[in-house]
Amino acid sequence: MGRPGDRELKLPARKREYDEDDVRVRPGRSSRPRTRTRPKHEDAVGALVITVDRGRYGCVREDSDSEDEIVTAMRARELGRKSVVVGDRVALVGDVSGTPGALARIVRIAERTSVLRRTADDDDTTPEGRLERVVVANADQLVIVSALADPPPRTGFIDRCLVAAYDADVEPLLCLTKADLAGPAPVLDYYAELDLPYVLVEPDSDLSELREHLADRISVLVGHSGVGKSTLVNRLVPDALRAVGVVSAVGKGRHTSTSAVALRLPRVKKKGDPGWIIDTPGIRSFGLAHVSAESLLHGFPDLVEGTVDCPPNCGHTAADVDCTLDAWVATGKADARRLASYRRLLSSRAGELDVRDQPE
Ligand SMILES: Nc1nc2c(ncn2[C@@H]2O[C@H](COP(=O)(O)OP(=O)(O)OP(=O)(O)O)[C@@H](O)[C@H]2O)c(=O)[nH]1
Ligand SMILES: [Zn+2]
Repeated sequence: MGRPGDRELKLPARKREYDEDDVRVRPGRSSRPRTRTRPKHEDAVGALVITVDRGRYGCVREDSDSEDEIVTAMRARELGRKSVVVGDRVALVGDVSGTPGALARIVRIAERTSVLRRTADDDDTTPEGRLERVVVANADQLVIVSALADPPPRTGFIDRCLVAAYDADVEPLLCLTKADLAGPAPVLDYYAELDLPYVLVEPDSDLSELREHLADRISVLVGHSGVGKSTLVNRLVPDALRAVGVVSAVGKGRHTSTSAVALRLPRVKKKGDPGWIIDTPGIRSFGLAHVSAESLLHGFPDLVEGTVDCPPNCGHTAADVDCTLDAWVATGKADARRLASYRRLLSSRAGELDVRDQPE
């Protein structure tokens, strides 16, 4: 079994906190009693959060030898209102044994290397529901799963995911499924300017190329209903159902309220860490309200050059009459569908609230 994922799971080294033992105190100068201040929870163990379900967090210890030993934890009061999401690296105290009924406490959350926010459309009837909440932390890669047919590829969706990936500093990977039904040329042609890595998947196809992309890192899978994402997850992690079964037992009920779940990829080669995938059932796409018009452009490198002569602070929308993007496209420098997609994303952000605008 070994210890796959160990490398990924390492928490950043804890900063040494100085206490009075580090200072030579000249005796006799003060009558003030010395208090020993020690770093809190020195004995805490590092873990990766793999499920979140109604206030209960399924964690895998970084020192775990077992593939499926899940420690259930709750937040310690000292965390305040900080959210804990799938992918978070946390410090656990209390009963970290993982035996049934045991409950640990999360006392620290490591600084996140990346965050992905869900689209704020789950509940747009309340200001709270319109907030873009962080759903996944510390992902290294976003795997955008799109079918080549049945359902047809939706480049608008892929574009949105690309922008989210570039904004979060997460590497995108295009995973084109149902390659047995249609060829990838139209999609690849649309992204010709982007140098976008991709893999093709069809039933019984060899997944080793995809596994190589997934090795040694944490990848988030996102895709529309029907594109074959569940099929793919079950092929990548043949015992995913069992893993999720364990999780529901932990959550004591339905698993459907969980918005993301991390699954350890099986070890297929002797060497190296096969990595983790985070499946995101129920997450339709990622929120972009916090992304500026200029940053949105990072998902459209083929349009960037077309904006250099725009007036200062140009919003690049169709309503910005002096925007030079229209001319850029009209003269054939970029695909009109790309500009249309960029502008759809620009306008889709209107009405979404940036979670960071909200008082904590
Ligand atoms: N032809 C073909 N069909 C596939 C392929 N992958 C999956 N399917 C079929 O596509 C349908 C949808 O697959 P799912 O894996 O359920 O799709 P999903 O993306 O998980 O969709 P939801 O479960 O609705 O989220 C199923 O009938 C699969 O058998 C493929 O590579 N080629
Ligand atoms: Zn412009």
